[in-house]
Amino acid sequence: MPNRCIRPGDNPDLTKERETCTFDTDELAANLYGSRRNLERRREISQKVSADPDFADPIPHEFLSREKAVDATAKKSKVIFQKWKNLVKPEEMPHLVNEAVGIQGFPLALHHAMFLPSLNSQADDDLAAEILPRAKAYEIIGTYAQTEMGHGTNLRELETTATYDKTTQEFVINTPTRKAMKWWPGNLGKMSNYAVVCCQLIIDGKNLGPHNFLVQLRCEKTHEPLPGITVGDIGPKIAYNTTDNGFLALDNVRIPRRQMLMKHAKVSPDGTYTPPIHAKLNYGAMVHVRAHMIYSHGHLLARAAAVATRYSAVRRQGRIENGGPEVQILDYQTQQHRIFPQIARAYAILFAGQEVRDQYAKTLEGIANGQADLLPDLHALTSGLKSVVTFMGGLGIEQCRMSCGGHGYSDASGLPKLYGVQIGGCTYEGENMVMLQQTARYLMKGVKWAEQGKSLSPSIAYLGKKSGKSLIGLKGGDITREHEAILETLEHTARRLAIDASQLWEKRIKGGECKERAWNGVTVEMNRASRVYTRLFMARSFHRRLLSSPSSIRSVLSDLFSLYLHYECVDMAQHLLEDGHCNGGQIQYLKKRLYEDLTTLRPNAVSLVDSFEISDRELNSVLGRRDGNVYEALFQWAKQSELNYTDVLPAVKNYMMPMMEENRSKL
Ligand SMILES: CCCCCCCCCC/C=C\CCC/C=C/C(=O)SCCNC(=O)CCNC(=O)[C@H](O)C(C)(C)COP(=O)(O)OP(=O)(O)OC[C@H]1O[C@@H](n2cnc3c(N)ncnc32)[C@H](O)[C@@H]1OP(=O)(O)O
Ligand SMILES: Cc1cc2nc3c(=O)[nH]c(=O)nc-3n(C[C@H](O)[C@H](O)[C@H](O)COP(=O)(O)OP(=O)(O)OC[C@H]3O[C@@H](n4cnc5c(N)ncnc54)[C@H](O)[C@@H]3O)c2cc1C
Repeated sequence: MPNRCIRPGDNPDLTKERETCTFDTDELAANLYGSRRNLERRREISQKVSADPDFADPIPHEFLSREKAVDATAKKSKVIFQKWKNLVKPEEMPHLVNEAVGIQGFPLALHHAMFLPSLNSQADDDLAAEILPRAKAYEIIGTYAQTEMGHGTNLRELETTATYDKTTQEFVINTPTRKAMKWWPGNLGKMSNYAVVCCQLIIDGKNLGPHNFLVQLRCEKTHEPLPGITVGDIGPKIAYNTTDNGFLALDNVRIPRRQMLMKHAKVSPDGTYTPPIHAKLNYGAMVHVRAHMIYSHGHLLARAAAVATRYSAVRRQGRIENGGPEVQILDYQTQQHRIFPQIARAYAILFAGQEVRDQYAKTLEGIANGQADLLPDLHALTSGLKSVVTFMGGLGIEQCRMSCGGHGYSDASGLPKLYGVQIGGCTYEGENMVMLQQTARYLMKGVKWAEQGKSLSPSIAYLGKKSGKSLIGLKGGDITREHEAILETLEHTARRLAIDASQLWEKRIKGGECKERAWNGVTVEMNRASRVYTRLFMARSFHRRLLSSPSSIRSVLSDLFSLYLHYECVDMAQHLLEDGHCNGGQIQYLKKRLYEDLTTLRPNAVSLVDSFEISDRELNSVLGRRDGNVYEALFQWAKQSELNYTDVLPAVKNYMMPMMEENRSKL
């Protein structure tokens, strides 16, 4: 079957891998990206970016100082948002940005990820009409400033205030303490001249909770901070170092009343407050990012899996049989066990990410028509997915890094940077442990609704079903039936964990604890229930994708799905065994099936990552390059290190040579 990545001059091991492919890599890629046309556009954009001299990198970013890297990123961003702006559709922008500037952030990241979405969904018509055209035309750059030095998670305790002054019809925005400084917002430090700032709304001395306000931070002509504004960069981080995450203090800065984002909650000129149709509509920008980050995190894991798989096909080290040739490290079972589940999980996350984006769009439509009834389900799902996917992705990328041995530790592999970027997601948009509790709150309601026989939304319909005995390993050789048996077992486990957590909580309450303290005593179990609910959703979403896939890729997707299910079940074996739903024999069966899956997938491993359709430029990895010619490329990469600009470094001349000389003269 055709693997379209084969080219003359490629590493012969990689070519051989591609020749064993049993499916059409373009078919799978087209399915992943939605259509043939989308796939072609993706390629077109990759090719055009590579050919555009404005995007050329004289030396890789890895060798630049932070300031120079920020500079290079800003320069390319200007090209994207001027020259390229009308050449791509909005949905193609993330790919263009990844290709052209990479993954460590760029001056307009938060403008797109949160500033525009906040204004779109929360500004009233007047403010939107004034500011949105300017923001969309990049006349101004904005960000989303919510987190403070002292509070990020607990929004109710943010300290920045917006106090309404009826006499002037203005809000007075103030940072009352050092720890009330906004701290962390991306692109706040140096790039943005506006921000949506989250403040406690105070009217007549009454605190009405966190609300969003549009605040100008810098002069539009000089870009100097406006009076009353202290703003800057918070310094280097694990990753995202081309992003100017910033700090901000506001000293009684006055803004007109209409700069409150008043589509949902409103303050009239006389100070009358009208609440929104749903209390948490002010939190909409966070739901927006959570709904979109699932897919982009799937892509980060896909890149790591592509690097590790291709490199493992060209790296030869050690022998499996005495006297045999040195083998490709991809032939080691441990290597396959490290990497193949990451390929499967990357596909699973990408599929789930696409579903949740659609669900988000439907929820927004409802809100626009005055109905927020889909929001609780979406909030629970995005909170769970955000947490599970970022954690899974981080572990997966780290597995991929270690699977590349020493070279995985080098920036040349691209993996350290991927890891740094990925794990940021465990923290931003709500720390994972906290967001899993949001999911658990919804599950606890679901458990009650199920007991009362109420109707349940599709994502928690399993809470209302009855469990039979687990049929894992008992349904014969039919793979379709095996998939169903495993999904039913996962449903049982997700239901059982939610009910157990609910009972533990109730027991503590009956024992005399208040609801909240009792909750804190069962949060580990609550979060477990949330994770399994989320992992069930991911498995179901993968299954839906398999069932709707064309016959040309059904077989390889089915193999991948089998591996996915077997791996997830073995990983969650404790939960499957805990209540006796599965027995030890069934876990052994799942392990046996998993090892068989590794062998089944082996001939298609390289082709499965080729179907992620990530260009060399986007992958930015010497180890993961499509042609597999890694050794020469590694040497060429290292030669660019600034330490190699001279043969004898000043550091050696000034300190090491004199030290050696002094020591020699003592002899
Ligand atoms: C050109 C295009 C290119 C585009 C490219 C873009 C590239 C972008 C790359 C960007 C990369 C990185 C960007 C990183 C950006 C990061 C940004 C941030 O981190 S912003 C700050 C995020 N902060 C948080 O997430 C804070 C977390 N905390 C909270 O959300 C809340 O405090 C919470 C939810 C934990 C608690 O809130 P609160 O105390 O107010 O509520 P309760 O817990 O009491 O809940 C009451 C009730 O409300 C429900 N609820 C809560 N939140 C929501 C919500 N958002 N929506 C709906 N419902 C919500 C909750 O479940 C309860 O329900 P109940 O029925 O009563 O149980
Ligand atoms: C890369 C990056 C980009 C960011 N970008 C932005 C941005 O653009 N705009 C913005 O406003 N913010 C941004 N942030 C900030 C980010 O949203 C917060 O850091 C995040 O929400 C976590 O809040 P925190 O820092 O207060 O953590 P904390 O809440 O202090 O967490 C510390 C520990 O306490 C635990 N904890 C806290 N509360 C609870 C609880 N109720 N139950 C159990 N455990 C709890 C957490 O689980 C964690 O283990 C960014 C952060 C990062 C890392």
